[in-house]
Amino acid sequence: MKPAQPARKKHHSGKDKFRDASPSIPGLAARKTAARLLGAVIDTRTALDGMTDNEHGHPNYMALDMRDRALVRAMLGAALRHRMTIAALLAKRLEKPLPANATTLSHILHIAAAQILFLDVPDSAAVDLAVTHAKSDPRTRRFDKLVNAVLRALVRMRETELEPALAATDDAPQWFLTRLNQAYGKEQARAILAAHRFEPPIDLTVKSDPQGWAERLGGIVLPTGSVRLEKLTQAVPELPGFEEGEWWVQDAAAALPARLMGTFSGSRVADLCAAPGGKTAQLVLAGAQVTALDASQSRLKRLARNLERLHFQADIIHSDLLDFTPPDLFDAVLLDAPCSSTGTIRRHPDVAWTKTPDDIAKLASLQRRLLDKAFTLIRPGGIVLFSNCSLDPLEGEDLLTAFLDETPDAELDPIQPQEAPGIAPFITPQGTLRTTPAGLDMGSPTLSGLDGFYAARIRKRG
Ligand SMILES: C[S@@+](CC[C@H](N)C(=O)[O-])C[C@H]1O[C@@H](n2cnc3c(N)ncnc32)[C@H](O)[C@@H]1O
Repeated sequence: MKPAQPARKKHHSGKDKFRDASPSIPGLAARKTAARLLGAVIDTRTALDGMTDNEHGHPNYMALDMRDRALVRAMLGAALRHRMTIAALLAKRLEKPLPANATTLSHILHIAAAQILFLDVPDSAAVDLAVTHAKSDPRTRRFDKLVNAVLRALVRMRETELEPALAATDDAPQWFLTRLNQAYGKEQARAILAAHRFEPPIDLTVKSDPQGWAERLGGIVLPTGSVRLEKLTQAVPELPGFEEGEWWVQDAAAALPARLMGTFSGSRVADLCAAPGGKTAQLVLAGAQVTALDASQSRLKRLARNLERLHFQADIIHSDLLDFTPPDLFDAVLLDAPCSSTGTIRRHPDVAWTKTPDDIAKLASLQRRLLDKAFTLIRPGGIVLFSNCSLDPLEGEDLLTAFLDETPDAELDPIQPQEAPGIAPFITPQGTLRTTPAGLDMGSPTLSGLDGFYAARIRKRG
């Protein structure tokens, strides 16, 4: 089956919808920055989040105005989401492959191709600025004619060759494709990769009245109870209800693990990898007395700000979980462990390019140590809810199996379909929870999907 396709570039005769910031050649600084950051992702596996942070981002990014920053993010998003398709189409127009050390040239071509094929940017701007960029850099100067010829050919072939190329290409690096195929089978792996081609919608967890908030914000209520907005028409803090603390942004899948802990009346619950606090907020809302712990001071500051806006209270503790010794045992703990984040590739399309199988193995081993520690913090009869946003069984299914095999007083507490609305499709035969971006079909690709998450509820025998 042909995968659903992302929105295609519209024919464009008007002005670039992104205002140009460079005083000398408008738009050039944004293109140069995008090519540079693409190089950092591909060549040195640098995560995009940090480089495009509005307070501490890459200096070239920080030098741009907000509209050019948005353009840079859009170019990078399209270039990474469709990297293999772009590479396949460029290869068709190159007489021979680029030499392996021509990385700068490759990044210039990829950023221009992303604009030509997927963004609402005039073709002439994309091509001319790429040629000017190539000419301005001693490493690429001699390739200016090649850049011009290849990109103009790409413009001409777009109508006929883009759709077939998308259908024929898996937009993922080989290591990731191999692991997805192994874990989910080819058909499901392709569906996941197809979902990765779309920017995800925005999901909100509301304190109450999801239907009312969906109507006010122009969204829909998902079967799981989250409110979904197809896209943002204004910045999140300007939306009704944000300032009043009526809701918080949280992917529909990320909202599921805390719901599997049930409701509490004053139970002592710890959120052991808590920041920035989406799940802490859910636990407070469910009536728990919450201890929120995290090893990152800066992320805890965000958690504190988020809880304050929501008018929620929790005991906030800055500590490495492995060093944490509470005075009393908890009734329940949530361990939303640090992971490879391969379940969030829709919103972080750099992840498949910055992570390696080695990273996954290392993170799985850290998670196991954190889970062992978390299990020591609960009373007999208490529960550990283990979750993460990885698609990889090494960080989920395999880790749980080994933990249960090696921990005699631990038993799986199987999740039941009636425990929370909308979860039935995600419950595995074993009684754990597994979501992938290919799940939650809401009728159109831009309204569908959810992050990849794994969750298991483990009980300490009493
Ligand atoms: C996936 S994020 C948690 C997201 C959070 N649960 C939420 O829903 O908003 C993982 C968190 O684990 C924290 N972390 C990583 N290693 C840790 C450790 N050894 N001890 C405590 N926290 C740790 C990170 O700082 C990060 O905030």
